[in-house]
Amino acid sequence: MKQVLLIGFMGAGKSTVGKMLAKQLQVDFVDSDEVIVEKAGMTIAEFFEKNGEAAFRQLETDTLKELASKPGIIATGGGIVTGEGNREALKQVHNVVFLKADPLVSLDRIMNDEHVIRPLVLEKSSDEIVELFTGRLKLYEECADWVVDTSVLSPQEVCDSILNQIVIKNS
Ligand SMILES: Nc1ncnc2c1ncn2[C@@H]1O[C@H](COP(=O)(O)OP(=O)(O)OP(=O)(O)O)[C@@H](O)[C@H]1O
Ligand SMILES: O=C(O)C1=C[C@@H](O)[C@@H](O)[C@H](O)C1
Ligand SMILES: [Mg+2]
Repeated sequence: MKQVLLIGFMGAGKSTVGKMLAKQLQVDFVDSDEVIVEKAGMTIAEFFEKNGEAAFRQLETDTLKELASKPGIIATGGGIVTGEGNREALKQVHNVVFLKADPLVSLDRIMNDEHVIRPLVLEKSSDEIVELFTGRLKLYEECADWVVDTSVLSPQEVCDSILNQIVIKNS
């Protein structure tokens, strides 16, 4: 197993599970959102406020290009699949895991996460969040090699599910 790349909606657990998985496998972990924060020298919410979403998507695409061939565990941002070129790049990567969660479960997790402000969630109703998720669902599915539904699993259980799948794939 050279790399595992995690995709999925905000709050699905990509960053949380990615870190755990890397620790358990003793491989490198990189989170495209964190790389963007470092490059931009500001939080994602500040970046959206200052430069808008289109500029964020460009930076995200550039970052994916840099990270896609990196060995280890890669967590992506929730909107990575919205770019057609990004989807083409993701299809070249082995072991793309779609962490899927019920959008209302995701919303609940996001609301209880005081560490990160997600600009696309601010001022959106729960119906609008469900709509955003529904619009993206087929894009995540299109890019994924396999899916783990995280709605009722703990982060450790999600991690174990991915580890089991890696063992199956490599046997
Ligand atoms: N399986 C889970 N069960 C319960 N809570 C979870 C689970 N996975 C993640 N969380 C919690 O949900 C919040 C968001 O998780 P995380 O940041 O990992 O999501 P993400 O998929 O990386 O989202 P984003 O796309 O915004 O980066 C965190 O507070 C995290 O602790
Ligand atoms: O779903 C999205 O579009 C986003 C998800 C986050 O990971 C960040 O990349 C940013 O807040 C946008
Ligand atoms: Mg994340």
